[in-house]
Amino acid sequence: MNLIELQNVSRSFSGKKLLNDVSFSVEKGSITTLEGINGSGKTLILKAILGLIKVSGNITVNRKRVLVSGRYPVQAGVLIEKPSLLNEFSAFKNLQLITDLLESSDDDMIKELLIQFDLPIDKKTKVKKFSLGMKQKLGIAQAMIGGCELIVLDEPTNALDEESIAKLIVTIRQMREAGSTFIITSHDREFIEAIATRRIGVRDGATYEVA
Ligand SMILES: Nc1ncnc2c1ncn2[C@@H]1O[C@H](COP(=O)(O)OP(=O)(O)OP(=O)(O)O)[C@@H](O)[C@H]1O
Repeated sequence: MNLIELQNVSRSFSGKKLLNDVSFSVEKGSITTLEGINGSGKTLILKAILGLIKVSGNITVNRKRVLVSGRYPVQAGVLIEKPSLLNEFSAFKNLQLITDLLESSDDDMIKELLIQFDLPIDKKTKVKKFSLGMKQKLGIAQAMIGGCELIVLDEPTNALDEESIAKLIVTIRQMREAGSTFIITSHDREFIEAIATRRIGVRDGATYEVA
């Protein structure tokens, strides 16, 4: 069963086709990866799927049409470009703000995820003291904490060391087992090969299947 369907999705800017007739579907419970060179259109596809930009064509999530002005059809955990963190708060508090919003407050789950990503679990260390990689891991944790039906990660391995990438792979697999569907962009071939259940290539705003 498909969670997401894109049909003939296009977007132009100043006469240039940034997305060119993109059609593919994302199966429920899959880990779909998007790969391609800088500027090929990977992030725009994620933004289109999330209803963050206007496109022509049709996008449905859970069989409901995605509209920029509408309510998003499912709960989604998202990391696109840079993580949005509150620097004056701890990692714990940053995650708690999200679970409160999702009405799924579970402090044990927050602790578990922080431990899994080797991040401080205390409520005193402020995020402003974190390294780049620690901030990136907290951004990923923000997208994952609610165990949402859809989890979208844009270049999650950026700034991560090998050990952190290995832990990320384990966490993604666990969450997939628990029912989440993932769409992930990455330049990291080893990472893609380790996690993808389906690989989609992006070139000049168009998509193709990667064998
Ligand atoms: N808001 C915008 N207005 C105009 N052009 C845009 C906008 N956002 C992105 N683009 C252009 O669309 C193209 C695709 O951008 P996108 O961010 O999707 O690339 P990407 O594949 O994610 O690249 P990277 O690997 O560098 O993250 C690029 O040529 C970019 O300059």
